[in-house]
Amino acid sequence: MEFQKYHGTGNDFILIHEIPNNPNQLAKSICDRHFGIGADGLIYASPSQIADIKFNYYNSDGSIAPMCGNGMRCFVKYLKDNDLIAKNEFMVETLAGLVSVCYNTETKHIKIGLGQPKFDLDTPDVNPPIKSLEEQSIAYEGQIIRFYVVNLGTLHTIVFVNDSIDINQIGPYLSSIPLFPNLSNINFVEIVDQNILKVTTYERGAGWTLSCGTGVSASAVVSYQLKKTKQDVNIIVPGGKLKVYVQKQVFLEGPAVRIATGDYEVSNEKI
Ligand SMILES: N[C@H](CCC[C@H](N)C(=O)O)C(=O)O
Repeated sequence: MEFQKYHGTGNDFILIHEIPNNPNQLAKSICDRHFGIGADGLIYASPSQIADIKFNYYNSDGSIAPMCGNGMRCFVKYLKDNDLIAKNEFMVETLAGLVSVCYNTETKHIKIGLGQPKFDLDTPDVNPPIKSLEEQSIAYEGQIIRFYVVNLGTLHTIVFVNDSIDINQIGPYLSSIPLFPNLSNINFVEIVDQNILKVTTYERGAGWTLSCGTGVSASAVVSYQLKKTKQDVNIIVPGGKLKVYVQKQVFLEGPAVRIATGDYEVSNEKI
């Protein structure tokens, strides 16, 4: 099976040209970093009735996700690299709704429109429902962890960090508390100044990643809403730098790089 591997600020993905019969299983095997090629997720295109093309995303644990910001940038670069679409601005169908994309031929950066954040969360993903952007808290190891919850493409939890918390323990714990029956992506945010955030993310379905596109965008939205930052912010992640514009809708802009092209031996099961 032909594949191409991309990364967006260190969040890496396998892109395949065909529509797999069992995407959940394929994602688990092809994304395995020892028995497979290795990546945070699997992406493939399919036809759309409502947009130019449809974006399909699966985490490395095989779970499906409605949207992936870094993955969307890599998807656009893949489409352009392989001459699968002529336009540089087009619409993409996702399970989270329509996403506008714009490929800059000069900088090779991609800007995507993530729509508006949802703070009224009465969905199967949040129980009991959260009705607005209000501080949540939970006790953990004698500490109180304070956080906010927002849906921007997918479900995100925002924790403003200080020196006293150990994010390595708290990330996995907070991701799977009863409030999140289907887990949550956990973003640990450091406010550098009104224009710069540092974000580290523990992702549902992938664990710690070097970057989370919808996560940094959700972090920028909550920081702006809480008057901690301006509308347009630079975000430093372990895998690089991204830009988020909090306008009527939220835009994420950044690079996407093809790492490799190859052939995956599908028959290789774990021996
Ligand atoms: N793990 C996420 C999907 C990938 C999000 C992230 N890689 C991004 O760039 O937005 C979820 O299951 O909701």
